[in-house]
Amino acid sequence: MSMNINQLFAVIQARRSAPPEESYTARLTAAGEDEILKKVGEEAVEVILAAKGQGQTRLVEELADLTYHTLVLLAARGLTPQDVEAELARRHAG
Ligand SMILES: N=c1c2ncn([C@@H]3O[C@H](COP(=O)(O)OP(=O)(O)OP(=O)(O)O)[C@@H](O)[C@H]3O)c2ncn1[C@@H]1O[C@H](COP(=O)(O)O)[C@@H](O)[C@H]1O
Repeated sequence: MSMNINQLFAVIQARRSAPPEESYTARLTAAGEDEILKKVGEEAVEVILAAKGQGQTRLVEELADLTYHTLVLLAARGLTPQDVEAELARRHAG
């Protein structure tokens, strides 16, 4: 089964309003933006720790955690992955 960033973002959007006991995304969204930011910070630190000696598999796992939490933050702010893509395109053109 494949899952790219846009597909995951669509699932996150759909799960934001699900019952919190059934969905981590709904639980984190209900906890508020500060909790989301806390998770982004924790996962960023875990990426660094993984890169500094825990191996490629662990690094990929932690990057996936960070990616997921970054997408939850985008959704909470009313943004989308396309907003980030547009900024990357602007830089590339510039
Ligand atoms: N990709 C992810 C994903 N990555 C990480 N996580 C969750 O992020 C949390 C990571 O935090 P920790 O490692 O600190 O573990 P924790 O102690 O359980 O976390 P906290 O209670 O402290 O927040 C774990 O609970 C993971 O399950 C994710 N939760 C959901 N998804 C995907 O999001 C979609 C919607 O999922 P639900 O919202 O659960 O339906 C599905 O496609 C899921 O596969």
